[in-house]
Amino acid sequence: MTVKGVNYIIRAHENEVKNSKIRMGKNMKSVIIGIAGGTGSGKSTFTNRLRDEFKDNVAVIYHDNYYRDQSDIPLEERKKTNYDHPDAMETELLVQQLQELKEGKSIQCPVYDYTQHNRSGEVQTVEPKKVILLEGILVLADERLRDLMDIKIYVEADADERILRRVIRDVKERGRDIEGVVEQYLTTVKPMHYLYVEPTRSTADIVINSGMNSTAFELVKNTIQKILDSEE
Ligand SMILES: Nc1ncnc2c1ncn2[C@@H]1O[C@H](COP(=O)(O)OP(=O)(O)O)[C@@H](O)[C@H]1O
Ligand SMILES: O=c1ccn([C@@H]2O[C@H](COP(=O)(O)O)[C@@H](O)[C@H]2O)c(=O)[nH]1
Repeated sequence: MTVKGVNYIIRAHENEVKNSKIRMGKNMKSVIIGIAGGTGSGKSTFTNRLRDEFKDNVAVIYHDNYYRDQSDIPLEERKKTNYDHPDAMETELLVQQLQELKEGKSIQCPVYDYTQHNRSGEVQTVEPKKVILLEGILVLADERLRDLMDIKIYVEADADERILRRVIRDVKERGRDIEGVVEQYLTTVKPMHYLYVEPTRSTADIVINSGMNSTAFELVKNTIQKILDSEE
């Protein structure tokens, strides 16, 4: 099963007791940082670098985990779903859970299985933290999510580089074949990108060229450190 963030959550859970200092205090305000960008742009790479840097001091939420449950649809049909349209996501649940995190409550986040095109049935506990990273292709496309964010980031990369990376990743990690990736890219991923993802670039506070951009990483890292160090 390929699951974004699950290792992090397990580690976060194990360290929870040890790290009581990093729990959110009752009156502490949490800062939500949205990290958007097209498929293969390097969003997860950038997000996971921050997660590795700050470990349990930040909560990380992947919008992909909120793809709708499709247990009532056979796998062959699930393969045909348009996963790049905002309606494919249960964003209403994400909005509700982000509000709960902001109120200092822990949440039970769904866990998605890309190989099955479906929720895995598992959930992961996410504890409230002062900084919440929210990653996904469409996180800037939803006004409710944008309104909850304090900092909006868009990771950019050329379309040819993105699709090349996606082919390799989807074959290696998400149980796909090359023909399937190309077919999906041309029929849904590419048109939805230009309809729903790319237009959100203009809503971002910061546009980053590549998820491996060290200068951008240092700037965002320093900003997060300041937030974590502040008394508020
Ligand atoms: N700047 C880069 N140069 C080369 N490979 C990259 C770069 N950024 C990301 N990758 C690789 O491309 C793949 C997709 O990156 P990922 O961060 O998962 O993209 P996204 O989350 O935006 O879909 C991963 O295998 C990652 O290691
Ligand atoms: O069941 C699924 C769910 C999603 N996808 C594709 O995933 C990408 C989003 O993930 P990235 O890590 O940002 O690439 C999206 O483009 C969907 O097409 C899928 O193929 N199957």
